[in-house]
Amino acid sequence: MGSIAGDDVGGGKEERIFVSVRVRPLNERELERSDVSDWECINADTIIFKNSLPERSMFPTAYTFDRVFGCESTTRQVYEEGAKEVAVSVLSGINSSIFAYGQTSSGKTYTMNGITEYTVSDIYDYIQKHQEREFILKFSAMEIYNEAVRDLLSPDSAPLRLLDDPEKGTIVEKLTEETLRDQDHFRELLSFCEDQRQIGETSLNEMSSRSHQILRLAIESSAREVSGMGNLSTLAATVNFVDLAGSERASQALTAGTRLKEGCHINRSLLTLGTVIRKLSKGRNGHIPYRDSKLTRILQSSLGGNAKTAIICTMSPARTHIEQSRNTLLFASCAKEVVNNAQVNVVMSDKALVKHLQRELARLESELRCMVPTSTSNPDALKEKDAQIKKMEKEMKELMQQRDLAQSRLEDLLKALGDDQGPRQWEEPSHSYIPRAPNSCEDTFSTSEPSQSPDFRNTKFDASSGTNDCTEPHLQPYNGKTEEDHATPLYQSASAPSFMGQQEVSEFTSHDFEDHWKEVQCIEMVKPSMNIIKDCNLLSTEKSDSSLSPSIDAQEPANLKPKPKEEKDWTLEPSPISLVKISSSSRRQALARSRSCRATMTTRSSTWFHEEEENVDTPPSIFLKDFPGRPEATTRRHYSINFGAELERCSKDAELQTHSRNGSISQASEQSSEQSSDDVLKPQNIKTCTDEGVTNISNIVEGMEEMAHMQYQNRLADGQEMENSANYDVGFKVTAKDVCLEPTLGSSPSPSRWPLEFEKKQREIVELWHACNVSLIHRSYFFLLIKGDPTDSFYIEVEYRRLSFLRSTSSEGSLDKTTAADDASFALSLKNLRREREKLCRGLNRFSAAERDSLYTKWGIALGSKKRRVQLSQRVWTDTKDMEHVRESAVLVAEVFRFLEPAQAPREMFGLSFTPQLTSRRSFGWRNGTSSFG
Ligand SMILES: Nc1ncnc2c1ncn2[C@@H]1O[C@H](COP(=O)(O)OP(=O)(O)OP(=O)(O)O)[C@@H](O)[C@H]1O
Repeated sequence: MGSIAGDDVGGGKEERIFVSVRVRPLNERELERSDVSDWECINADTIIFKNSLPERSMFPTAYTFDRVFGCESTTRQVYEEGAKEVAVSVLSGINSSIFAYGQTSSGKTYTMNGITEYTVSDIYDYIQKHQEREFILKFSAMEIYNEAVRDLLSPDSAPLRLLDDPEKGTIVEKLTEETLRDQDHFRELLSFCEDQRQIGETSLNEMSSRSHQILRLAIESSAREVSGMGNLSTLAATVNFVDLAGSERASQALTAGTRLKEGCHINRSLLTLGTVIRKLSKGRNGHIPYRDSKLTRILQSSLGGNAKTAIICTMSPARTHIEQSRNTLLFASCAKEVVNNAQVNVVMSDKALVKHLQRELARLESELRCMVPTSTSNPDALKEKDAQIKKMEKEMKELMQQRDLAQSRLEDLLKALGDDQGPRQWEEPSHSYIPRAPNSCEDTFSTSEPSQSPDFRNTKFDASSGTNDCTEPHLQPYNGKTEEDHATPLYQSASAPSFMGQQEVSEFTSHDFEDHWKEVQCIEMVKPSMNIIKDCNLLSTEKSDSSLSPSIDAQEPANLKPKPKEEKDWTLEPSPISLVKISSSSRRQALARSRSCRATMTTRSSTWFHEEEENVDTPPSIFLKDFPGRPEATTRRHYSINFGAELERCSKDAELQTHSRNGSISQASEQSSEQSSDDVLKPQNIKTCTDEGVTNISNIVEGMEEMAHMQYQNRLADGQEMENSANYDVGFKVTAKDVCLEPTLGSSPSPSRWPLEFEKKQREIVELWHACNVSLIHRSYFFLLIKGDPTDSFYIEVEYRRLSFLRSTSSEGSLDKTTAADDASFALSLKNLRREREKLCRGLNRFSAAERDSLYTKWGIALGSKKRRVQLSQRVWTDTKDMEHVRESAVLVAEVFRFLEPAQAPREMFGLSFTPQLTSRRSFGWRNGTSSFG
């Protein structure tokens, strides 16, 4: 205490109410009745009760406060040490209040008058010393008498209302507020207030103040000149000088009548004040009853709120007032525990706000002027940023496309998952996945070239000497007619052999289809069907070296005339028989070879794409244009690929799985174990399998191999390889590029673009499948297996090129009309496709009636219509635009023909090895790694 706050704006911190006690001297009345003083201020902050009467021993004798003033202390001293710091904080924008609390005639008014005068005097001194700031002082005065608020600056004694303001708190409505001109003006007003205050005589005080008086001085200060942001603010605060009415009990004041009523009201406000102080002394927990009295309501901010507060408790030292003095000290003890949180009140006036906004606007305009030259002074930087923006926009667009694609796929997967888990369990394969190695049956397709293997074809039919007793449910599902089958006599006939050449096609009738199919079945039954499993397994597990050793020729049909080694090696590639072995090998060695192949493809893929940019001619065009000596049969084989053979193989699979479910698998195993590899490779087995035709996968591999070979021949023709022929003797690694299998994408698809490329290529492949009458099984298998993994790019590219080649050659043939064989081959593929749909129709019998009904509904086939199975079989794989239709078709075909789980199938089945070994200039074979076919 003792110094006026400077320019530094303080506040915002918690501090306790400053409590001091002032003991007045004994007055004349007290001296007249020989009253004694029992209180003594032993130091600046402690007051003790000197009397040691036994009945007073239970009370404390010492009280400590922030400051105690004895009877010798002057009001100036009380002000300086007990009120000044709080009072003048109003100059710093901090609200403050000075209370005088005590019983009547204890000296409250005497003390508060002095405090008020000194404060105002100091305030004006401060103003005088700080001419740089502009101060506005406004004075108001009120009293609370009988719980009514009166304006002491107004002669009208009408009570004033209290209002709640959201910003200012409780305000007194219509309270007069005088702006002080100077200190004399203040004194005049103060004098006026004294005249207005309710005064009455009590037994203790002839001039007793019968009300609570509040003198309020509001001070606003702001800098006279705007020199900075800090000076734009206006500090606004008020200081209250509160002279409370006497705190004594009415009875003790010996009052009656009017005085008694006053006492009740006075005590009400004082009682509330005591309650508020007591509650606040224990913390701000719970409800603080400010609103219980006008006094506490008006002075709420000074009691535990945004204000500094000092309470001067006055007391008489007389022994006769011991009770009131103790009560005063108890009140003071509670008050000193109350914590306020005074803050600096900064108000921005409209004028100051306008100035501030103008200044801020000028600053922003200045920054803008600085920024514009900076951004335009460096066009290169702008261009660079534009390029970055475009690049990022492009990347963002790609990412969004990928996101959309992924989302679409996710929806498809979810839909498929939902389908699988729902009542449509018919979509799920009813058998577990049995890894099935390619069997010899699949290898016979390529032997169907009549011009190349007439003997073999004859051998095949010679073997059809068995009976047709050996029916198998899946192969001959037409055991009983259903309503759906009334008009399907065609389905009773079996498939036409897929190995037929063009001449046979022209002669083949539907009856022949059935007959030949039965022949095939009988051939199979000559050796129990389990032998086929054994054949397949043995073939699949055989080492390629042994299976492809030259001795295999000895196991081929006897009518396949052995050839000289050199001749045999040469014919390994172009002759149908040789291709059978190659194809078989390519599948049998799927894992071993494909891994190496895959690794090669994977690591070289980008290189291929890159090199493709430099290679203008795509492989097919090069091949067609430059390859001079391609055998016609080989050419024909390209576009007469018999995909229908897969149907037979799958039918066999179904048969095998049926046996497996019937427990026959153990028998098969036993028989298999009893079989030697020689048995497996007996001619009749090969014949039987030859009847089955080659798989689509083998076709793929075969096609690629042919392309590779022809590319090689092309090089030979160009003499490019002649000089390096010696290298071929030791093994020549033909890369994908060597066989012109670079993707035709034109450029290496970036990982980010691959999903889009895949989808585009997939759609094109679907179109090509349709245009080329590709087997439904092949389509389904490929579609379900190749799902867009980046490593699938090779398979996608191979398939696309193969199909493109097929379509282009077919188109050429039809346009030139040079060969009737072209038309016949096309007709054959169409017929095979039709036969495949017939098989599919019969295969639908594997479903229960309810499942079929569900299928019909799903495929939009009226349940009441006829030939529903026919309708369904004719409907699948017909819409090449709707990928959902394509997917559903693939799933249905896979289910009917009981594919192995595509997801678990090795993708390498669509791969091939580009490892030919040229044993001589005239012959070369394909090898997997170090395994030679030659
Ligand atoms: N410290 C003091 N020194 C000398 N005289 C004092 C002192 N305090 C009070 N007095 C005298 O005591 C008398 C009563 O004082 P005062 O009116 O201030 O008491 P009060 O507490 O305001 O009483 P009430 O509540 O009845 O108004 C006055 O005549 C005053 O001059």
